[in-house]
Amino acid sequence: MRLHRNLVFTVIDSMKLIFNEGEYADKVVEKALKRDKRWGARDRKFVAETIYDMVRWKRLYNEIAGTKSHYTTENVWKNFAVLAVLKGYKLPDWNQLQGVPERRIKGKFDELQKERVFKESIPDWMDELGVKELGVEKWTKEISALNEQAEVILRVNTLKTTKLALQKKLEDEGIETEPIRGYEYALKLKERANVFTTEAFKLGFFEVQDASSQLVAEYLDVKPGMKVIDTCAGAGGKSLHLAALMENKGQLISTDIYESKLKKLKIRARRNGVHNITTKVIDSLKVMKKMKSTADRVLIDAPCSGIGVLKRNPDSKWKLQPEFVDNIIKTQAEILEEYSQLVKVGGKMVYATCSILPSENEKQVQLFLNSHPEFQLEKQNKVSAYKSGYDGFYMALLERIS
Ligand SMILES: C[S@@+](CC[C@H](N)C(=O)[O-])C[C@H]1O[C@@H](n2cnc3c(N)ncnc32)[C@H](O)[C@@H]1O
Repeated sequence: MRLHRNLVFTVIDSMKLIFNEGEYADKVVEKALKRDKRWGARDRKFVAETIYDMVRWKRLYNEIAGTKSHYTTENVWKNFAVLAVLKGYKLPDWNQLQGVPERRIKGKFDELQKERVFKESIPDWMDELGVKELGVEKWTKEISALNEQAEVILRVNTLKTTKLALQKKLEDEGIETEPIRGYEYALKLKERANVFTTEAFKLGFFEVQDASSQLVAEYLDVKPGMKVIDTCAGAGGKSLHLAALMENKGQLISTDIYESKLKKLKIRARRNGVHNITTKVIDSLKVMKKMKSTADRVLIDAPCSGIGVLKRNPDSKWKLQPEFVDNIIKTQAEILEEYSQLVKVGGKMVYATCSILPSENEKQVQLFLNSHPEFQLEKQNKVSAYKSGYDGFYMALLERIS
């Protein structure tokens, strides 16, 4: 493949935004793709995938290029040269790519395959944590799967359309999709495309949501007419799905500690044709206290390390800190303790994370159950990234029995 100057320069500039300005990779990709309206599907694919790969393989490329963590323009180019050689791109005659040591790069790459921290391009602390939590064999498989490119998955909004009708509509707009067995509401894009500019999106026919994440709302076993509280609703990915499963009937209360996220939720709810959501910012203890023992269903989509979604957010490998993981585990326990009180007797609760670490998942739930005999575990699903091919997730369904 021939490298195009404006595409590569977009990638180089994007790396500086991610590593020097601390911007999120997915937002930077979004911005980068808007840079030139004339780019076709292949150009867009190159830009998005190359930015993600440069972030994902940062440690490996640093080691091969000898750039360590210094992210100067010169070093970004050196890392790009490593990527270009490893992907077999024909190196153009540009100043920045003069004298690239192709054979040395390939040799060093082979040599580093023996060490997991380089092979999988992860910080030492994360590797140690993964091994401690999952054991070497499982962790090795998980981290390898989490380094693959994430596919674009849509969730059909059944309040407005059907899966078949959406597929047809997108096809008319030049986007080919296919269903995924075992995921009732999911369509997978055959090729990366900007779905947000489609008429189908503007009409609220779908949301972009990973296949594993789509399992969470279904797990809560909601019915039309119920009172449901989505406690950590954020911008509402799961709330919108819950509303669709409730067929817009009943009461869905979406809460979060950030008003800005709930504002986004409201905009999305309008586009989705959702009418049964009310949002509440948790700005005092009173907000939740008032709803104690009133809910048929409670979703706790807890804040977590996000280790299960590294595919989608490869920059987390470099931004996440071990202390954050320790602290978030404490927060999860507090959240479980507090929000479980919203469930009425006979009601149910789902505790979910986008992590694959037992400390955030089954161990967290077990600790909760040890001190809460009024709850019992109905089922749990530990969604492995390598077995599912999608994000790593965890969900547990608990019933309040007394
Ligand atoms: C995993 S994200 C939620 C994603 C969201 N449910 C979705 O499907 O798009 C976790 C959310 O918990 C929120 N959060 C963090 N601490 C919280 C707390 N103490 N109470 C309620 N929400 C909290 C965060 O702001 C974040 O939006």
